[in-house]
Amino acid sequence: MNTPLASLHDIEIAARGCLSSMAYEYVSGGAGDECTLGWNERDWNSIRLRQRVLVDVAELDTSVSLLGRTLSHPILLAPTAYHKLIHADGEVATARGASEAGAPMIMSSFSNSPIEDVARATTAPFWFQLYVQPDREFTKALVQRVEAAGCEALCLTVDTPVLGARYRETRTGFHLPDGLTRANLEGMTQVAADAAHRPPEGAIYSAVLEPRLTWKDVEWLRSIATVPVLLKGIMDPDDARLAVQHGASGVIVSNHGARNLDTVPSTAMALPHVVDAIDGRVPVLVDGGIRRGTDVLKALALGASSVLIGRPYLYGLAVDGAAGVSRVVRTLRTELEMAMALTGRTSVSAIDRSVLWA
Ligand SMILES: Cc1cc2nc3c(=O)[nH]c(=O)nc-3n(C[C@H](O)[C@H](O)[C@H](O)COP(=O)(O)O)c2cc1C
Ligand SMILES: CCCCC(=O)C(=O)O
Repeated sequence: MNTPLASLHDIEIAARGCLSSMAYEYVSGGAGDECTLGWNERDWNSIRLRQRVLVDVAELDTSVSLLGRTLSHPILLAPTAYHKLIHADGEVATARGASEAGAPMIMSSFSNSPIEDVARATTAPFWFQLYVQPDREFTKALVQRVEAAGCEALCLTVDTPVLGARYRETRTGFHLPDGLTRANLEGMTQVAADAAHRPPEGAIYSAVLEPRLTWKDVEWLRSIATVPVLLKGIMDPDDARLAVQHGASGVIVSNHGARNLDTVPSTAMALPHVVDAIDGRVPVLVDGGIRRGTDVLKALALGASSVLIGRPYLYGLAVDGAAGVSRVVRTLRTELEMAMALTGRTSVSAIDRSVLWA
């Protein structure tokens, strides 16, 4: 890289020049008028921090424990689809970058590389994001397959019975280019792995999303899975309580990167409400708009156990493959260390709501 890419924003700007307009609009876009897309970043910024001084911060510890594992820092890669749109090596490059930076990767159901190839490329723990398919027997076989590949947890995406109104995708005619498939869906009997990403105009149901998914399916999934099941896409405190009642091992506060229902609150706004409803019973993770180490600190202060990033690492992947992914995570981690030192917190367990300006 010739130009120094200091912050995640620099990498985002550089990525634009590396991606086709179809890929760039797909990654960067949100739903509707993109109100929530703006709020997701803005609301982290608008939370003020308390600067504290004269604390010995010569030793800092960013490690966290999550589902029985100790992680060197609390930054995970959120599941995102179709990495071969971004880089020729697709999810395999992402997995290498994630491993280099010690970040668990959550692999999307809709990856272009099969789970086994990704598993081989990674030395960090990896999880699998599940889009339950209308064909439940296929879904069950997929769960068994990803468990056999070594996945340590399942994130059941619960916020996407249908896609939202993503007009940037419509305007650029978003489609899976020839040769790219959803590699993990190969062999499904009812639907092809290269089925259209969006339904035809005027229709809302997709061949690869399940609009009939309900709380009963959470119990079904728990009954067939041998690894913990987390629910991704919880924004409402009532849903958070139901998640615990239905045996979820964790919840991810997420509005799907503002790609589904526009004008829902930012995740920064929803997080403390969900944390209060969960009341320490299971870990709460959060994603959406996290672009700075200070954002990570604020999420931890509001009660998140860890955070996920989506678009930023895709931009890193676009700019410099695996090295770009790991650079994004390392930059965020370094910024988190700076923020911890400057607020006088030497470990993640010392980060609580008192870090925030009331
Ligand atoms: C290009 C793209 C593809 C995504 N694909 C998936 C997916 O396959 N499954 C899923 O559960 N979430 C998906 N998401 C949502 C992310 O997991 C995550 O919730 C979101 O990107 C976090 O917000 P951020 O991009 O502002 O960090 C996708 C997001 C983007 C940007
Ligand atoms: C059909 C869903 C595609 C992946 C996804 O979740 C997204 O683009 O946000």
